[in-house]
Amino acid sequence: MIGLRHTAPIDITHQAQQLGIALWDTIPEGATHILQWNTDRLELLSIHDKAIVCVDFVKGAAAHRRQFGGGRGQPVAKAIGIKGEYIPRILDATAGLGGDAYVLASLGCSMTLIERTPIAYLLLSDGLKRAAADGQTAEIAARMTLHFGDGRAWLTERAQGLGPLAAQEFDVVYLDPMFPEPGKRAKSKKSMAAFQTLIGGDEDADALLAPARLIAKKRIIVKRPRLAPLMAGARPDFVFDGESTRFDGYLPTGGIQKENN
Ligand SMILES: C[S@@+](CC[C@H](N)C(=O)[O-])C[C@H]1O[C@@H](n2cnc3c(N)ncnc32)[C@H](O)[C@@H]1O
Repeated sequence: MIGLRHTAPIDITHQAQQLGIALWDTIPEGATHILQWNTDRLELLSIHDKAIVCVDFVKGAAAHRRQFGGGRGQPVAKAIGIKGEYIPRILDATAGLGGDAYVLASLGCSMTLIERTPIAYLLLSDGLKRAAADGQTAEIAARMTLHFGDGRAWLTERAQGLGPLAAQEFDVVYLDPMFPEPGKRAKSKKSMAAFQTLIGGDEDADALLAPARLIAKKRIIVKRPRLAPLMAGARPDFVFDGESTRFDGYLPTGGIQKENN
């Protein structure tokens, strides 16, 4: 059971209410997680092990990665196919806490993000607001647009030329759903493991691939734990292997443009 502590700023409280998140003055019995405002940020506290998750693109790991992260040489950038003047427009249909999207936006990609879990959406939108207000990260945050919704529905509508993304073109669709079996997920910190448990496995993830292949102009990239089975059992057209992660690449079936990156 999860709720927002009633001390958060009014805009966040309002957003949380619209997303159906409970508002708590006192923490009820049986609560497992609390969303709470801490000085200048929204964070998720796991009551059981006190692990905290928040999205911070300005300091800490994100700042380090911005400075020393390996630029276009890092596996996610290679998989996406950033090369020379070509900087793709990307639809990330499983945004999560926006880590991958931020890396790609910091390499110049324009990122449209969709997240369906209210908690992840709230944490990410709070992180993006702080990034937009900081001189070091404002330009990167300006390349990231977050929407609340179901990626499959948005992709399907877009494939029919309908919905909120009807007027947008995407070179790449990026998919990184939560892998259902915890034992096979990539290793993560205690705080992230608590977050993953809260979100659960995305059992319906296979359904994202077909509509993604209809709308991407160049490629679809699916991030998986290295030994995980293929999404929807579909054999990729190319693969980038990392240490614990694999990026499976698929070509579009929309028949609009051929792969050339
Ligand atoms: C493994 S996380 C993504 C992590 C992200 N790539 C990052 O770097 O932070 C998977 C996220 O995808 C979201 N998700 C899964 N299926 C989705 C769907 N059909 N529509 C929108 N979001 C979805 C889950 O709620 C979860 O937050």
